[in-house]
Amino acid sequence: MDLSNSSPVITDPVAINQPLLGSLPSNLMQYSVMPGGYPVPGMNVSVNRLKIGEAIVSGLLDAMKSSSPRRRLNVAFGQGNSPDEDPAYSAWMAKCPSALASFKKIVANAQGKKIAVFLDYDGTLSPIVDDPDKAVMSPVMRAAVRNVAKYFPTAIVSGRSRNKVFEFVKLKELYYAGSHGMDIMASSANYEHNAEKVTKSLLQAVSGVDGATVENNKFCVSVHYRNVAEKVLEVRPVIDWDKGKAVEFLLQLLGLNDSENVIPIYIGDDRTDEDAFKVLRQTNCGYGILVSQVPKETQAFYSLRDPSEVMEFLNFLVRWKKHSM
Ligand SMILES: O=P(O)(O)OC[C@H]1O[C@H](O[C@H]2O[C@H](CO)[C@@H](O)[C@H](O)[C@H]2O)[C@H](O)[C@@H](O)[C@@H]1O
Repeated sequence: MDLSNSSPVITDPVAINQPLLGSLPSNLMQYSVMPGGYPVPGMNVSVNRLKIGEAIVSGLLDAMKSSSPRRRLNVAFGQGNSPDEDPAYSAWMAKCPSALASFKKIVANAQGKKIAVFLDYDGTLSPIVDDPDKAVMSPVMRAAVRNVAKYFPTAIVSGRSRNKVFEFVKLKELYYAGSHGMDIMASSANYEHNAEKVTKSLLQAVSGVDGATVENNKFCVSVHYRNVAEKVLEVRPVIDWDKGKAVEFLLQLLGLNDSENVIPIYIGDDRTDEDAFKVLRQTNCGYGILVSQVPKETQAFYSLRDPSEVMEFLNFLVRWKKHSM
């Protein structure tokens, strides 16, 4: 589903744990369920449409099967071949090296800078399993993410609903962007802290303007210039939205949009994560790390093979940070 033209708006910026950004526009929710149980956009009752629908469903299923990581693993490496023995894999690793093997280089570039960590959920923090409701995160992975969040601002950016991904991760100290980043939440403590920072800098900015006042509304900050002109300035995102935009938004929200001094690291495994990799590559800021066991066209700079390597990388980051403090 291409959501690139969607425009969520702020619906309820006040309540704690409610979306800062709103939900999917209704025109993107027009799905009906085909006989057989597959949801297909715009397909329903007439016979011709049914046949077209079946063809599309079958095409989608073929496409899904052929792009399945499991199938690609078999196709790419054949039986009994390990990835390391495969020339295509070696060529890919030269283009998109292991983030573990390149760890020293990554942290050397991060010296004196602030690292921000962005983590996709499925396939990154939890292994891909058949039943989406069983894609649980292991306790050791949760501990690794908890530790990372002690030292670096850390966000989960998932295609799942924000509530659902929170149910899996269960760490209140993180930031969460659900529905591919269209639904963003941070703990109230984080918001309050950042709202305070924003309030402070806005107060400085308007200090020379007679009649202008700044109001900290906890989740947003208003600049009142009623006594300067007859309005309140309210700024909110107009959204052409994807995970890349979500990362940019979170960096800004956290006051980490200083590309000279901040290194965002985004780890993800699927096509939707490419939007985030692309943003980091295009802004020449930070690193995208693709989780994949097979060669893939990617905008990421580095790769990790699976969630266990992701965990190792997160543990490396924590160890490095502790030693460099
Ligand atoms: O952005 P993500 O956190 O990676 O979420 C993307 C989708 O992940 C889930 O589906 C995938 O993982 C399932 C559990 O391992 C697996 O059964 C499914 O085949 C994968 O596509 C989730 O169910 C989706 O809602 C997310 O959009």
